[in-house]
Amino acid sequence: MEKLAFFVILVSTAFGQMDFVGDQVLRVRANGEEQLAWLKELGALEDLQFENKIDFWRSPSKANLLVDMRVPFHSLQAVKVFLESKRIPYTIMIEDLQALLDQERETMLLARKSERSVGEFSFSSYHTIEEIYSWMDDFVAENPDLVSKIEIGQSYEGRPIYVLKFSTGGDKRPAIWIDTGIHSREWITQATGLWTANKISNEYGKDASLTSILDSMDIFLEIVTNPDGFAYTHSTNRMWRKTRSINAGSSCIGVDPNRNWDVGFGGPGASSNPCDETYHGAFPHSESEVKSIVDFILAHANVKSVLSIHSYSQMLMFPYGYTQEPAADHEELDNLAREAVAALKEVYGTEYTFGSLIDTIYQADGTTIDWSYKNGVKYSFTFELRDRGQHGFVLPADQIIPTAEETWVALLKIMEHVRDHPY
Ligand SMILES: CC(C)C[C@H](C(=O)O)[C@H](C)S
Ligand SMILES: [Zn+2]
Repeated sequence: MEKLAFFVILVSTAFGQMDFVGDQVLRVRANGEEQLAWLKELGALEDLQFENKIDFWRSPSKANLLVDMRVPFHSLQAVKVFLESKRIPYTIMIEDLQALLDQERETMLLARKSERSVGEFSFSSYHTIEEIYSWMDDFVAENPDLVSKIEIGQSYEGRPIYVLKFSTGGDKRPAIWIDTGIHSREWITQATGLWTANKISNEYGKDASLTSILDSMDIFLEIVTNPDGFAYTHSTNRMWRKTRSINAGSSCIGVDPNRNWDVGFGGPGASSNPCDETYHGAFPHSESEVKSIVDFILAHANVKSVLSIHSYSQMLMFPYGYTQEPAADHEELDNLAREAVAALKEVYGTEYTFGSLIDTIYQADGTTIDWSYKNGVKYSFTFELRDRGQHGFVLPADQIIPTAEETWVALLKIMEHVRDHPY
C-alpha cells in the first residue's frame, strides 16, 4: 500500500493537484459576540490571503455555534497564537488533511481498477465528471421507459448541465426536483445522487410507495450541479466549493452558487468579496449553473418540491435562511422534517438536527431553497449529509452507500408527503 501512496502523491502533484500537506482543520466555538467578531476578522486578515487564506468549512455566524476552519500549514502557528491570545478554545478536528486526501485518491484508483476488471460501475466509490456523464448515458439506455436525460444549460466553462428525468408518462405532471453537488467539494452528495438514481430505477414497479409516486409525479435529478467546480476538485483543488467564473476586477475566481439566488441577495448571510467562499456574485442568477435551474423550474411551472443536497453536518433544513421571519408553512415543514429525520435514524442510527436554515445552521442569503419557496415550491428542503466533522468533506468511500441508503428513506418520506398533499 505504501508504494501506491507514493505513486498517488507523485501522480497528483505531477498533474498540478494542489496539496494540503500540513493543513489542519480546527474546530472552534466562539463564546460570545466579541470572540465571534475576532473569528470573522481572522478570516479577513490580509496576510492570510490566497493560498494562506483560512477556508471556513463551517462559517462563523452566531456565538456558541461550532466553526470549522481549514488552516493552511503556513498560517497554522499564527492562527493558533491568535486564538490562544483571545482565549478562543479550539480542537484539532483533522490533524493532517493531506493524509485523508491521499487515502481518498488511493481508494479511488483501486476502485477504478476493479471497475475496469469487472466491467461494472461501483456506487461505493467516488467518480470524475467524465465517469458520471458516461454512466448517465448507459443508465438512460438501460431504462428507456423510465429515464431520459435533459440538457438544461451549459456551465461557465462550457460543460453541458444534465438533469435525469424519471417519468411514467403524462405532460408536466407535478414534479420533485433533487440536486446534488452544487458545492463541488461535497463529494458525498454527487455520489449519493448516483446511488439514488439507480435506486429509483430499481424500485419502480417493486416498492409500492415509490411506484405510486412515479405513477402520478415526475422526478428530476441533477447530479453534477456545479460541473466546472467538480472537475476542478478532481484536477486541481479538492477543496473547491464555488463556480469557476471570472470575477471582473478581481484575481479571485468563482461565485458561491448557494448565495446567487434572487432572494435576500447580497444580505449579511453572504459575502461581497469575490475572494470569499460565500461570494454572492455581481447580480442574482449571474451564474449559468444557477440560471439554468431557475429557468427550468419557472418554465416547468409545476414543481412541488425542491430538495437541495449538501454536506456536511447531518441537518435537514427548510426556509428561510435570509430572515428570522418564519415561513408561512413553518409548522408543516417542521413536522415533515421531524418525520424524515426520525425515519433516517432508523436505518443506521445517524442523528440529524432539523429546523429552518437560519435557526439550524446560520444566516445564508440567496440560497436555492429560499428562492424555490418564494417562487411557490412549498416543499423546499436542504439536506446536510454525513458526517459531523470527523472527516468533513473528505468522507471515506465506505460511507457512500450507508449515507445514500439512510438519505433515501428521508427522501421517500418527503416525496410521499408531497404526493399525498397536492396543492
Ligand atoms: C443552506 C446553506 C446554509 C448550506 C450551507 C452553505 O451553503 O453554506 C452548507 C454548509 S454548504
Ligand atoms: Zn454546500
